[in-house]
Amino acid sequence: YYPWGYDGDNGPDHWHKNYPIAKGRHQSPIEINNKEVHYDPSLLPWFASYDPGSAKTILNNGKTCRVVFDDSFDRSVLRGGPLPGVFRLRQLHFHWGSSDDHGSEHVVNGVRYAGELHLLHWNPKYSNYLDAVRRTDGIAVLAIFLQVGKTPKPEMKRILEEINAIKTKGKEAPFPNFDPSVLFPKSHDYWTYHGSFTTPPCEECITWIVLREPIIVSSDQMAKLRSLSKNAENEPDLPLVDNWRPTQPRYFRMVSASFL
Ligand SMILES: CCN[C@H]1CN(CCOCC)S(=O)(=O)c2sc(S(N)(=O)=O)cc21
Ligand SMILES: [Zn+2]
Repeated sequence: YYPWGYDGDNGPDHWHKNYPIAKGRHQSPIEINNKEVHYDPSLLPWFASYDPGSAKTILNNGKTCRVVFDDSFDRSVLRGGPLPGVFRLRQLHFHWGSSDDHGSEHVVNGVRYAGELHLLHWNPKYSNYLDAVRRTDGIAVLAIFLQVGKTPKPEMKRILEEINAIKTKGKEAPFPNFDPSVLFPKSHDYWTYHGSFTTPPCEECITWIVLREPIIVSSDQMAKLRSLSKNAENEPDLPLVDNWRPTQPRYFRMVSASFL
């Protein structure tokens, strides 16, 4: 088992040695630049229908803070937009920096945000999630930028209050009754393109839906995320920060916009 990471000799430039697809032609994240984006008037609006009862636990896996949902049936789903049907919500997680001026994975017209929230969904036309991961239309990730500002979104508090219970790698806590759509920004405008996981195994199975409007978080809330540790309880403290992959070449991919 190859312990990939984000720094030094197990960082993003080395992932390809154990995950060759990391040097593929459909990798994520990417730079989204207005002059290269193509407005597609045929793109439909997307809709999330999430059941708060499907939220189960929140955990620190040493790489991010993740909330896991019951995806044993079409209980919490994302549909519309570029998607060919309903996709089941499986988990959400975050990427963030060591300071407020960077931390997002996608970069918009040169702008890096303080962080990025990913909601991962899989296509139930495949028998299970692991099968979906091997298909080009298997996974859909809704990405929402975190921007530091004065009037933070109160709904972020619920997640950040749990951080104290999952300080170190492997810690997990119950996280019942949560509908992540409370975190969504007002506008549903999005960019969409075909890409990959931004971490190993870097499979190119993701329809990315990147929201144009960031959600506002406070600097204290970002500091809360940075208070997580990537080590286990009885190991020396290693801050869990900068868990973002640099942008990858776009090659011949079209980035479509749902808005003019
Ligand atoms: C830390 C490992 N992160 C991975 C783990 N999984 C993928 C592997 O699945 C089993 C084959 S995942 O589906 O949970 C997932 S989604 C994203 S991202 N940043 O692209 O939204 C990364 C990852
Ligand atoms: Zn992610």
